[in-house]
Amino acid sequence: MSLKWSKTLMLNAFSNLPRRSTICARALVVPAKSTKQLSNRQKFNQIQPPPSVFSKLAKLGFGELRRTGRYAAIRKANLSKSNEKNVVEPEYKFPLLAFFAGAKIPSSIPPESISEIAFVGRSNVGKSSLINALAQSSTVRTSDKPGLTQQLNFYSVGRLFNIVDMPGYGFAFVDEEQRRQWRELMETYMQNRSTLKRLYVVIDARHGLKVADKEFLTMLDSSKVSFQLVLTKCDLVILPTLARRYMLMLQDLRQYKRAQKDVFLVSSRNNAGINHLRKDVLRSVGQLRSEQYYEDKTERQREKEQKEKKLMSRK
Ligand SMILES: Nc1nc2c(ncn2[C@@H]2O[C@H](COP(=O)(O)OP(=O)(O)OP(=O)(O)O)[C@@H](O)[C@H]2O)c(=O)[nH]1
Ligand SMILES: [Mg+2]
Repeated sequence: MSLKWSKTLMLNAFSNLPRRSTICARALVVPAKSTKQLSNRQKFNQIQPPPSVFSKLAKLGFGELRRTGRYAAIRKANLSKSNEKNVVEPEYKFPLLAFFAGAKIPSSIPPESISEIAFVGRSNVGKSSLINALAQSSTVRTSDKPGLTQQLNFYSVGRLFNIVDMPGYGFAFVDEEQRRQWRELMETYMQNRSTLKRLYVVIDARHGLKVADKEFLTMLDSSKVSFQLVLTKCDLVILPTLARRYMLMLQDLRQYKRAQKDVFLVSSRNNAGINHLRKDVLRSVGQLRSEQYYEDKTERQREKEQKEKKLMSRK
């Protein structure tokens, strides 16, 4: 298909946007007839994310669509003023992160104690950076070379709960024996840890689900381990591509029984979406108070600020 033709298709697609659309994976499916001879990239470019997806991305802090006529309908629908970044950050702040154990073999995994969450994903996808972003720390070591984290690293979060950083899967850079050992270590941990409250599978937003990811998710499904997908490095993807990637992930998720139904979108670089994920972590480990608490508190804070302003203006 020529570039010109695909552009025309997109134009038509956006001008016919539904008025009120939900984030539904089915919305992305282009009729079978038209997709017959299309490459994967062409199919991807034909995905038509509804305005609600762009609105969600804007709220998370990934920016808004450029002011061109093509996206007029989407901008019009994107009326929401609220922004995820406006949520009172200190409420969800994690206590200090401290490393307390590392396990290279199953027998050195520390005994179960308080609730835990764990991060897993392909090598170099950004697991360790994500933990640092969540905890606003630089405790966890990161690298631009794959394969830095080579054991299960246990971090205590103010003794409220633990975070576990795992080695990457895919393991193209290590030998077969090492690969087998890491797989055994990770599977033993994930399948037997009763204190593991949430397993976050981290995916690079530039690539989406790769073969190694699909194999890993299938293994989780057959081992009856629930998981939550997180798309990271979202700052490296332009907005329309990110919206399409999100839609495609929602569709892919439908084949896994143990997957949580939504996907988190984050960037450890600019912190977009991090607060949203922080809330999910706190909720999973039973450390998040009711929504009411935060709403009331925000309201009280606003009133206090207004009173202070009034007092200042009188002076
Ligand atoms: N732009 C951008 N870069 C990121 C982001 N997250 C991580 N990176 C970079 O990606 C590289 C890998 O990050 P790590 O956090 O070490 O990745 P990892 O998944 O822990 O890697 P292994 O421990 O080797 O499995 C580093 O150079 C990070 O700076 C992100 O959200 N945006
Ligand atoms: Mg790492």
